[in-house]
Amino acid sequence: MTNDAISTHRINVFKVLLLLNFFGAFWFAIVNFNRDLQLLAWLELIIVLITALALWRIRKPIPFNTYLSLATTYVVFFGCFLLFALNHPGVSQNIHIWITTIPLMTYLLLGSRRGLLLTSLFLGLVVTWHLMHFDFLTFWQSLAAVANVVCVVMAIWGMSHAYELANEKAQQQLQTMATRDHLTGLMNRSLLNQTFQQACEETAFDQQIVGLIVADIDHFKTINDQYGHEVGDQVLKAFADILRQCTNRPELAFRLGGEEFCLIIPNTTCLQAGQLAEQLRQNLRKHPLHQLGINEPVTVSCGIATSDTPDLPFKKLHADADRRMYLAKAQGRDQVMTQD
Ligand SMILES: Nc1nc2c(ncn2[C@@H]2O[C@H](COP(=O)(O)OP(=O)(O)OP(=O)(O)O)[C@@H](O)[C@H]2O)c(=O)[nH]1
Repeated sequence: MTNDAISTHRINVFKVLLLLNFFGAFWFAIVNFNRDLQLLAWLELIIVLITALALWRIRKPIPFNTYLSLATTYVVFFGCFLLFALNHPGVSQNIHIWITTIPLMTYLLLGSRRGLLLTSLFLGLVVTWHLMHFDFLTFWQSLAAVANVVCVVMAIWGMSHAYELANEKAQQQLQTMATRDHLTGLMNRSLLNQTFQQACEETAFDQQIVGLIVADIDHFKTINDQYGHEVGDQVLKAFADILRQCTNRPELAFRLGGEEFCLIIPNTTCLQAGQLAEQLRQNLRKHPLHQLGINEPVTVSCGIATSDTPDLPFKKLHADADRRMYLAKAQGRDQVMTQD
């Protein structure tokens, strides 16, 4: 699951909020023109315009970072407008109701971290503003109203925080389940193409090449048949550990399925990719599997392909590496094949 997918529900909330904001600000602009609060009314008309522009901008899917910038700007603008309105003479005390929307808005639109930060900031400013204009008599007369607003704000803040934390944790778990192989903990093939494109972009920037190793454990069926599937699983886990140890970028190591794995190597050379595959092969050979009851070495066959152009489709590179891996099998297994 990508950031874009995670933010889809936030974008939907944002759309609803902008729509309400569009009509609400328009309505308040008319009301405030009638009450001769000219400055406030003009500001509200500007909000109508900005809201319309934002709605137009998000009519099509947008990248996560663009959404984040738009929503943060919106929340900051809303908070500043609220502070301005609080300070504006002639504005009804009912404006305080809007303070209750700040935690809900910041958390629903921006998640727990930004929500906490911006809610603390704006509520801190609102409290400071009230302390600066503190009048004991008014405070005492409106004690019940103050207590209601404070309690409602704190309740909404607390619930928003707890809900967002749980929601983000659940999203994270879903993302892990969708992208990881549950047995080995390596990435599964769902993000293979996307990860490869990112590696290509990094590599193109450094003007180097990107490599791909496809590795398939030899005679794995025999291991299963001879020692049982549980031992087979342990062998798969052991090879996944070897893959992780051979790279400082574990997010680039994948289990493609069964006993087939692959490793994307950005910023490499043909020689380095070959050496890395050779290291994988030797490490598996040397790996102490006797505690699993396996006394002969387990081996792996590797095929390598490299691409010096960022436009090379992943399908082609994968097919090249796969073909070479099968060539390594055909030539006796337990070897690395860098060419056809
Ligand atoms: N233990 C275990 N076995 C699996 C898993 N996934 C696939 N397999 C088994 O892996 C075996 C793959 O066998 P083959 O495709 O014939 O390959 P091989 O025996 O390694 O032969 P070569 O690749 O030609 O060397 C099959 O017996 C599958 O049942 C798994 O998650 N755990």
